[in-house]
Amino acid sequence: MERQVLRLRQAFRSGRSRPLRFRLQQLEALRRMVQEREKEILAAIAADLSKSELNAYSHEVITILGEIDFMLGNLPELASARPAKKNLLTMMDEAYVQPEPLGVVLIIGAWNYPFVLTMQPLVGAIAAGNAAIVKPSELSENTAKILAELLPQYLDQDLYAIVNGGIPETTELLKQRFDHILYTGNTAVGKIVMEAAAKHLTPVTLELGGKSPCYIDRDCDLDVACRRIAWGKYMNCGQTCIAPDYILCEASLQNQIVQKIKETVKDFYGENIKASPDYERIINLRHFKRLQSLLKGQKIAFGGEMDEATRYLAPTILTDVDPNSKVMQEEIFGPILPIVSVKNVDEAINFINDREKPLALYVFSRNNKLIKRVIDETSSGGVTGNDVIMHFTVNSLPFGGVGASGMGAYHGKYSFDTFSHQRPCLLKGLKGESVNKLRYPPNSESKVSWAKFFLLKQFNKGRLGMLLFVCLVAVAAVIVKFVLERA
Ligand SMILES: NC(=O)c1ccc[n+]([C@@H]2O[C@H](COP(=O)([O-])OP(=O)(O)OC[C@H]3O[C@@H](n4cnc5c(N)ncnc54)[C@H](O)[C@@H]3O)[C@@H](O)[C@H]2O)c1
Ligand SMILES: CCCCCCC=O
Repeated sequence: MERQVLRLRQAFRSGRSRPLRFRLQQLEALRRMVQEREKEILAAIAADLSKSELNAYSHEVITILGEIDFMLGNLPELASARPAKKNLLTMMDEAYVQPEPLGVVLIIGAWNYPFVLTMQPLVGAIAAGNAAIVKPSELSENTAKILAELLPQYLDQDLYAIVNGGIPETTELLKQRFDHILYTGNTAVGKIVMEAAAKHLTPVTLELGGKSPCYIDRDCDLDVACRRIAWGKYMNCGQTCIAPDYILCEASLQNQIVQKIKETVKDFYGENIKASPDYERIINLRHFKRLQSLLKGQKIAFGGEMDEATRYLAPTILTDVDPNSKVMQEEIFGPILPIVSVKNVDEAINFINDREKPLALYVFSRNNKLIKRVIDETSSGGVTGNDVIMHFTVNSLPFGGVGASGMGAYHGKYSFDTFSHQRPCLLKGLKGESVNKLRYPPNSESKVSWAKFFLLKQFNKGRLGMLLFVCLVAVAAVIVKFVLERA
């Protein structure tokens, strides 16, 4: 592991990953990989998640192609230096912010969207000019294997590497020194990653999970709301970090919601859900049993059927759920949708604020003011009003958590920023010492008042006087510069 990181670090030090042309060429190569090897990639995702290849394409591949296109189109601007505002003391100098790559970064992915959660950060890492090690989840082993096979065929092998393995390999990897770690997965492991990173003072982006609430207001088109919620809850069999975890609504809406979601499920997956190519399975037996245990003692208003042999768990709705029950204590990450009654929006807001800050928050209402109020009075990683999941798909929005749901963000420009250092650069000439005397010892009252004027724009002769003085200084500075340059 140590040698592998060293190899990447040496390649990074060579400066090869920095030129814009190289980054664009690597991103184009990645796009070629996705396009030319689409069938193998789709087959791997499909095998890992019991998913149709059509769904594998629309849940994962399309996102990566969109992200690469965004970077190819915007990288020249993102990577270029941005001029910075100057003060009176530096008005003759050059001040700019130059994004620079961080170095060797580590990307640790989760199994539930194994292609997106490794390749989307990689696009950002390449775009920002870094070397990168990608550690896919061992639970999505087919995707992990295909990535290890394909990436070296398309990308620079000394700069980008895949490391496969489970806890022992990741533990070993985390002992190495990286310049940034982007980890996606559960909160408990997030803490392990952060602790390991702290030993090297490595900054982290933690893309974690949590219980994402979904409030449905009385003043709402319930048909539309329930269709959208059912889509976001049951896609990938509920194994989506930003799936609506539970519904909050007034008790009187509960039965209508159950009925409408039930109808939607029939529209989406047919009478025989098990036979639908659009309905996935639970990733493994451990998670299947965990979900099974969440149903104990609950009122199942819809669904609940399961088959351990195939890890099938039907789209399920629980009603009159006690907020203290187990299903309300942990992220569900499966196709179980509890409904918890609240009296009104105030109670919903309190309910949300009494718990850890969620990764996503959803509010359905015809009343935009109410939606804005819920946003203003709560906190979450992201929000979609009158829909679910969709904020993830807009790459001009940063994607990430807050509090227990994570730290940092990525997607589009935000990925570039996450994997860059915004380096402030001030380039001065060697002339102008007469002005610089102001900051050299010995200090004096008069130097301090000049400094106040130059830096704080504080001048004690009124506004007009100050304006006049600024103009005079500017003219004087131009003259001094002209004279000094000709001297
Ligand atoms: N915020 C997001 O973008 C996002 C996306 C997907 C999933 N998630 C969250 O992730 C969770 C599901 O993922 P998971 O954690 O089951 O995925 P997982 O089991 O695939 O683990 C994630 C990664 O952590 C590594 N890992 C596991 N145990 C480790 C250990 N002890 N030390 C070091 N590394 C270790 C794994 O090898 C894997 O690469 C859910 O909470 C979900 O909400 C968040
Ligand atoms: C439509 C793709 C959603 C991906 C969400 C990633 C988190 O699990």
